[in-house]
Amino acid sequence: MQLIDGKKTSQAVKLEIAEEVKQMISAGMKQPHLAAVLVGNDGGSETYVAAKIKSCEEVGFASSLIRFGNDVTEEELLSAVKKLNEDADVDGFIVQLPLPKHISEEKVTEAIDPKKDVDGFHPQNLGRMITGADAFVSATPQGIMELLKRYNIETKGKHAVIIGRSNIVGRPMSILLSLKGHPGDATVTVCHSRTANLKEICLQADILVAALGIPEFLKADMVKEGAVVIDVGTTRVPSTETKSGWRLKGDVDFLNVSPKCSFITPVPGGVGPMTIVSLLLNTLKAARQK
Ligand SMILES: Nc1nc2c(c(=O)[nH]1)N[C@@H](CN(C=O)c1ccc(C(=O)N[C@@H](CCC(=O)O)C(=O)O)cc1)CN2
Repeated sequence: MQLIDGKKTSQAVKLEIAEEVKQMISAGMKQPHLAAVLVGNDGGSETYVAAKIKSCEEVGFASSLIRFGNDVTEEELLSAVKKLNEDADVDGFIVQLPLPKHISEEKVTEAIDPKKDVDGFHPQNLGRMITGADAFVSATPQGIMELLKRYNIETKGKHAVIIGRSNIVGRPMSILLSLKGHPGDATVTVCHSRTANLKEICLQADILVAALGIPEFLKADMVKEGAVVIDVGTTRVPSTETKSGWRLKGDVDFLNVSPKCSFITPVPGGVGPMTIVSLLLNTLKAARQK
């Protein structure tokens, strides 16, 4: 079994980005600028946005953070999005999800200028990605594709099973793996909460992507010997063993599944760090396109 080290890979990608930024600046271009909108004080969202801002500093990007309380109205948030769309200094921006229940994530996502949508969540980017056209691809699926590429994992002709059909991970992941090229050319099955015979389908998978958000859902008896397992889950579960009172759990029962795998991503240190570098790559692309 080989561990897919997302932390190490993300460091390598960050060095590549930092080098590109230096070249852009010496060619007279301005620093790429990523803005993040954070609503409320959800612990996970705070952590992820802080990590995004810190990563911007590491690679030489400018960054800005726009914060709102949980009581922000949809109108106020849409107006902030409009301002960012019009701000010539901002190359790309994200609105951290999830948003409070009284705000429509769909409306907010659709209000973002697709050219600045470095999360790749806008329907225009999703649509372009489906056709294989140039688009901003959402960060987590893009990060997984980068891991498959850098670890030389064969996907052509393989059966990939994705558990989860979210717009930000499961669905785009299924498209990317089925597109022509490497990594791609896979035969893909998307499973979800209504799938019958889930275990039997998982047992046929050469590549298994668990992205359903249920800690340790994927058990050893659902995994074929030699499969590649990608764990997208990052659920905070209560723990008496940590100072914070919680620990991170993936969607895979890592202890029992890993001995059966050819490759597996850990949690933490697998897909998560690649999500952040993919966002940086999209921001670099947005800055270049401008
Ligand atoms: N606007 C967005 N919102 C959300 C996205 C997104 O891509 N754009 N994805 C997730 C959260 N997310 C990024 O925002 C994210 C999740 C996990 C990690 C990560 O690095 N995880 C680490 C562990 C970090 C920890 O200790 O908690 C790991 O897995 O090693 C980064 C980003 C939902 N919202």
